[in-house]
Amino acid sequence: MPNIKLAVIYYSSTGTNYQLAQWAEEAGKDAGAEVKLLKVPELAPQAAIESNPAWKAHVEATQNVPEATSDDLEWADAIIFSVPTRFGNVASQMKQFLDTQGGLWAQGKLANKVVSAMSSAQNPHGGQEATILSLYTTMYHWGAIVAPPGYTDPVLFEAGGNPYGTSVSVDQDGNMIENVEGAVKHQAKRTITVAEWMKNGSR
Ligand SMILES: Cc1cc2nc3c(=O)[nH]c(=O)nc-3n(C[C@H](O)[C@H](O)[C@H](O)COP(=O)(O)O)c2cc1C
Repeated sequence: MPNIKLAVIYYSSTGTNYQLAQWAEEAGKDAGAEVKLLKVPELAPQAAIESNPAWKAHVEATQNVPEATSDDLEWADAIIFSVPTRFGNVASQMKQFLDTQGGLWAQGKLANKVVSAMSSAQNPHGGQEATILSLYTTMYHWGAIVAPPGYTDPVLFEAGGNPYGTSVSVDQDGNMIENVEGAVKHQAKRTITVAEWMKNGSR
């Protein structure tokens, strides 16, 4: 069984997607993968960050998390993205990261990566599905293999039942409303399994 290299790449202002990413990291390691947990670079002005105590605290708490680079994408067999919904779409910090991968794309180095995505929003129907699907559009252009959770495990039904990727809503204080830990872990394990199929199958 080849050792799968998993990059869990997230953006988070107030910690929700960091937590989702950490659960994916944990499940990836439990499944025997080599895992990197990486954040995309922050783009917001310092003044905006400082105007929100939760955002400022999160930036400080995660200052030692390494930033994702093109080399990490090239390294990875599988990639799990986690990103908050911004007006029903991918947060610009993640979009900027994706949009700076033209060099790798042109060399064909993003093709056949096994990918899966997660999201959060304030409202239960605040755009999580649209955000995940929007991110997957970029994946199709990469020639990546999208590995959605679908309804491949009963845990999905306990976590809001989003077949595109685990998603969660947060209350005014930033606490997650649904319990999605099991769904995240299932999604991470499944992503690694599909990556193993890809790696074995291409030998
Ligand atoms: C500019 C902006 C736009 C947002 N748009 C939406 C939205 O369309 N729907 C929604 O339910 N929540 C929206 N939110 C709330 C975020 O999705 C929520 O704070 C985020 O998912 C929390 O994730 P994080 O803790 O990882 O940053 C928005 C927040 C910001 C700052």
